Amino acid sequence: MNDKTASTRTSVTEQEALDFHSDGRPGKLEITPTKPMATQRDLSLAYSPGVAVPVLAIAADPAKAYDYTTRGNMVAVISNGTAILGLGNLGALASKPVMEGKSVLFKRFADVDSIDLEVDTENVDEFINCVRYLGPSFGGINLEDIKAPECFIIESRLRELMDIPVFHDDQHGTAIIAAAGLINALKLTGRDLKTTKLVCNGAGAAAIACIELIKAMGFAPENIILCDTKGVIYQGRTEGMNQWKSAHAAKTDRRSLEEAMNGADVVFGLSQKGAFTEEMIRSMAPKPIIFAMANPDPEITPEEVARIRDDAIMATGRSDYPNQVNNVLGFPYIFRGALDVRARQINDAMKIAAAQALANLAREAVPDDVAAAYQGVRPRFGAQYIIPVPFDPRLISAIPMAVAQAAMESGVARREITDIAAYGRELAARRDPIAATTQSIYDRVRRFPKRVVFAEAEEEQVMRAAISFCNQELGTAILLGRDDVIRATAEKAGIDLDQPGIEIVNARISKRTEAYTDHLYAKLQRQGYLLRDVQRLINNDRNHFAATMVAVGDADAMVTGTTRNYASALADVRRCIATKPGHRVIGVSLVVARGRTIFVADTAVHDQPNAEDLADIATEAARVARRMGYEPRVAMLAYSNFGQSVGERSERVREAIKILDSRRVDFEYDGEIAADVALNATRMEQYPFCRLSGTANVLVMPAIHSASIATRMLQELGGSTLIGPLLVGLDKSVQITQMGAKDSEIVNMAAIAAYNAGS
Ligand SMILES: NC(=O)C1=CN([C@@H]2O[C@H](COP(=O)(O)OP(=O)(O)OC[C@H]3O[C@@H](n4cnc5c(N)ncnc54)[C@H](OP(=O)(O)O)[C@@H]3O)[C@@H](O)[C@H]2O)C=CC1
Ligand SMILES: CC(=O)C(=O)O
Ligand SMILES: [Mg+2]
Repeated sequence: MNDKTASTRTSVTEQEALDFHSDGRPGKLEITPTKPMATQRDLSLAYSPGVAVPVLAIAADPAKAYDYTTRGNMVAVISNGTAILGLGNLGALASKPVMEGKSVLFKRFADVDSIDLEVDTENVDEFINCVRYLGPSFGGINLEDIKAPECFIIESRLRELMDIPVFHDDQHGTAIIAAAGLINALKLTGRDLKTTKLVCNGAGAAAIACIELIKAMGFAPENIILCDTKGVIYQGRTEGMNQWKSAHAAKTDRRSLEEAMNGADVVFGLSQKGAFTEEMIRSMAPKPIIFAMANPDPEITPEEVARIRDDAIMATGRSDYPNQVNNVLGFPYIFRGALDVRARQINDAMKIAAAQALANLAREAVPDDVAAAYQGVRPRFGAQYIIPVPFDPRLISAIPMAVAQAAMESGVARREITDIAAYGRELAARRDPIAATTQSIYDRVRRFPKRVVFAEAEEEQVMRAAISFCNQELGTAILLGRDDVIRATAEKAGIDLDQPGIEIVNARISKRTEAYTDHLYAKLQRQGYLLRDVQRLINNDRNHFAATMVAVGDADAMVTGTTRNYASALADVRRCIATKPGHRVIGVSLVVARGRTIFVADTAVHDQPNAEDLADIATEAARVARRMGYEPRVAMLAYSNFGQSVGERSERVREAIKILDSRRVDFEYDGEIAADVALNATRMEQYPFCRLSGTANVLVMPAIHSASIATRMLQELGGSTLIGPLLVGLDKSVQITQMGAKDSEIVNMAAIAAYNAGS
């Protein structure tokens, strides 16, 4: 295996994948309490004696477990590692990264709490016995990466034994998504479900479930051929058979996959990397539908198919190609809907409802607030868009609603949702748009790649960031520094710089030095700088060289800051690049915590802003929020609320409100207001006259020290993720990282810099 996780796309290296998992706290999950645990009283309530009260309540009425414990929102992801993705049987322990990943996706996409459990046995009875007694802990069981045929026995026995949904994701999750994609691909190619000929390569967990679901939806059984490692599963075959394969054995004289695919309309790959050859694809019917769903590498890549056919609809299980047919589109939302009605099981009606909802979504026009999740372009139903992307913010409402409705109609719900529209709004509130936003930043940059100069390229982490920037196809990375030093450091660190998209520029011997000096001298000559001062800046200081490079258009954007403190890096940059007309240069930090994303400004530039500055900061920060897909609700923060204090600091904020009033700005704002009131709906109710229509998502801080202290405390003590400060308002695109930033932080900043450089 080379140092990439895929032969065709090179989005992440093996080292990046390992670093990602080991960085900070190893793994991808932690458990945090939801109740305060600070005082003797808290302890008495959470534990003995208080805890006895819910114990007795649940003993008297088991349904109360949903009110007093995590059960109703908690799913276990359980595997024995016998079919880890398409990697095979690598054991329970090796499956843990995938299972942690599934748990994280549950949380990220559908706000379902989840824990991974790896059960170290291949014995079916032992496995069942282990899981069946865990029922009281969970609202649902998501079985994962358990190989066929054992998975069929395990799932069906557990379904009988447990009164909560038991769902083998590789079977039903995959089947639901593949069925949704198939419905749309058939529609696009004008085919009828009843006459279409389909070959499925793979006859394991995913394949059997896919075939069963599409048959249940009306696909003609005689038009389906299933293949496995021994070739076609035909009636009468004895080798490598089991009862689940036999149930789908075809009456055919075709024997090999090659023969089966000849003339087929549709092929599903649920087998292994590289199982389809170009010849097989060439022999398919016109407008073939090819779902190569093996992970992490498909049976055939879209590039290989494109080389030989221009009439195919192509899908894979991967996120870095169009049409990702992957169960990530299903399991978080299906469980969300099932949990919300306390379903006893996930039945066929719920699965078909989920597939239909997913298929319908791809056919709907994409509204503005959704377009951001789609690579900066509004996708139109067609060969490149048969299924929504996992970041589509509509999924969290559409799929659980359909699933919950179907559960209620089919009689497996233990709780009725009477106001389904209100339920839809509740679901929408669970989504955290930051994921879609950051994804859309990356996707947009991929569509309009940029030349980004990395000003401190002699540093190892900067080089790594630059390589990652190129590998992710975000553009060209210009490494600024001494060629020999960069190469020596790279060699020592085992970094290969000889790859497309990497360019090294040595300021000392650059042919552009004179042009940059002239440019900067013209800008600075009336600010007390002599020509020789400017020559020194350009020759000796990489920030000045890089910023001028961007100023004259030799690069689109710049990233710096790892080796110098923020203020001095900013001063360097501002010497070379002017403020954008009509704007104010400020720093905006994004705090992501507990599913909320809050913009905080100004975290970088204005030390003690006056009222006019605060009004400008509010306007600039509102622009940033809007650009990232949020409708701004700006709170002008102070330590008091609406005139409670007569102090100068609060007075200044009140004055800023008056300035915004006089400017008739096009966003919501109010103040002066304290942070707890701005962020807490109940506290805000004490001020019914407050003009904000909901809790604030943009906080304008009264001064830089409060901004800096608050954001850093949140990061360190509150477990928040802090992005930024993002530098905005400059005429050219520059981002400054925190000193000592890691490669992942630098590459994020480079992506944001490239994004801000426009299309
Ligand atoms: N995109 C998605 O959402 C999902 C994709 N998958 C992918 O589907 C694949 C199978 O997973 P799963 O069903 O869980 O695993 P199983 O172990 O249950 O089944 C694997 C099946 O693939 C067959 N197979 C393996 N290699 C070949 C080959 N070269 N040619 C033909 N058949 C082959 C096996 O044949 P035999 O019976 O002869 O051993 C077996 O029937 C994996 O690559 C997995 O990543 C799975 C779930 C979701
Ligand atoms: C996606 C998935 O679950 C698999 O490939 O196994
Ligand atoms: Mg799986």
